[in-house]
Amino acid sequence: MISGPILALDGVSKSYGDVLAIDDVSLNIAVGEVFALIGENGAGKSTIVKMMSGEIAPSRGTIRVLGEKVAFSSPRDALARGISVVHQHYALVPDFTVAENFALGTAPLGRLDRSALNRRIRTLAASVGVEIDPDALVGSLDVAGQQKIEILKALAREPRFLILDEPAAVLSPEDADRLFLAIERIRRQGISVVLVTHRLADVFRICDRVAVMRMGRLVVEGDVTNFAPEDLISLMMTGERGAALPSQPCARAATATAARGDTPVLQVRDLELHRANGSVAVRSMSFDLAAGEILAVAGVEGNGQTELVRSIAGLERQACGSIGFSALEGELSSHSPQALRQAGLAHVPEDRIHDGIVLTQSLAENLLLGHLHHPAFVRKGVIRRDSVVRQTTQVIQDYGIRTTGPMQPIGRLSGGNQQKLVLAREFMNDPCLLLAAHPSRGLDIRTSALVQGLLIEHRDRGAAILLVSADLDEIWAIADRVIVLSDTRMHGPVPIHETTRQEVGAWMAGH
Ligand SMILES: Nc1ncnc2c1ncn2[C@@H]1O[C@H](COP(=O)(O)OP(=O)(O)OP(=O)(O)O)[C@@H](O)[C@H]1O
Repeated sequence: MISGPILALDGVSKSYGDVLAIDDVSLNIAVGEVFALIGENGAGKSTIVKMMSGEIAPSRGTIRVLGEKVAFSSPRDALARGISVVHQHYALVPDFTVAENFALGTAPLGRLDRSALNRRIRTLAASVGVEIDPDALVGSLDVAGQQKIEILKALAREPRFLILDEPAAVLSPEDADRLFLAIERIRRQGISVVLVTHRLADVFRICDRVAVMRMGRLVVEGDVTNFAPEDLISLMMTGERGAALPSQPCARAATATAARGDTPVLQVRDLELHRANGSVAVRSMSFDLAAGEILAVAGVEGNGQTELVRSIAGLERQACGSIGFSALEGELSSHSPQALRQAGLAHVPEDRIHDGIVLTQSLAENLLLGHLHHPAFVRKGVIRRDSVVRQTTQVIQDYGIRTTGPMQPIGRLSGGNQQKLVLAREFMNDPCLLLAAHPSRGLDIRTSALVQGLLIEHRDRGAAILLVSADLDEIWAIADRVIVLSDTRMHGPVPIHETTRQEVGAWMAGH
């Protein structure tokens, strides 16, 4: 029987040059508990996780596993002590089967004993109450299926301690329910779980204890039952319980003023979209998007949302059908992405790291991306550095970006703070067509509200907005109509007030 914490941080700090990312944090995590780590963007959650999992070393302080002081020099060291992580970005090979992916990194080198491997996967899956087909191709699985493989891979390493980094953010409500049942079973096996999340509902639903981080410091740690949701919001935002909080924009109230146009800004007809591996993602999709409306595309990720947005952004070509953009003559795919941008299309991409930013460049340079034709920034082919820096400083202030300044490389910012800069850049210049793929994913509550308020504002000044989101709360808060992509089919479009979350949830689940 183990007494005392399985993992303890003792006065741990982490500096990056002059930036003190973590400041003297002490935490104890007990055996078999589910522990929530929460805080606003840039609060230090990922840095704590990276220290627990051996990715980085603390600058000061001690980490103990089962009372013994450890100094991890790599994730392999942490793994040897029973610490496993499931990251937000999965490292799976789409052309391999589930079993082959599972074998990568978990099976000994040499010939694969496929039937033994399949048995092992099924046994592990059954132990946490999930189903999985070991022979399925990973490329054919949706995001929930891929997450299952990552969790099973982590469990195959027989951890004592499992860290899940925002696991529910990408899931449909039904898949999130299944994930929470699996976590409950993992806990019953005596494994401790750390859950990093921005979703307070998940904290109250599944976690025993919670730690609130703010600006690199631990604000409070305690039993979840000691807190109400408003306490945690207040602690995350101000560091105090019961503080008067800034009021959130009331998204729906603005609907009545929406300047809805008659001619569609975007006209999609009989569209067929293929995935990178050639399989059909969506068959025969048609819809119009008017000025002054937000059309939400709901659905479990991997059902064609990525291909839809990339086709409209001019980044890939549809297999069949047509897309018309009212700002330009002819078929949209006959224009370059630059021409589309200049005509008023903006794009908040789903994959920020690949399509949204250049990690090694500064915030100012990243803000400039896509605005190189703008007279405020470039005159006679010369970049007006002062003006770019001034605008970036304003954006940092408006969006509350946690950074050392406009010249800091964006790769040094937390994920949520990088996303804020992308949003600011895409909202600049008042686009007439805005493609927003998961705009508030990874953002804290305050910034999600800010982003939703901005989407409403742009809709009300007449922008046409295509909002891809797996978050039904967000869709119900701001969208006018919704379509669901599931199993190569499109359901809707239907006005939000003519449907229910149950109906949309059922479509998402493929019913
Ligand atoms: N490599 C780095 N160099 C400099 N500063 C860094 C680096 N990595 C993180 N930081 C800083 O450390 C602080 C904490 O970042 P961290 O990623 O831990 O926040 P987070 O709570 O996980 O945020 P989010 O919710 O946005 O993911 C931020 O201010 C960030 O800018």
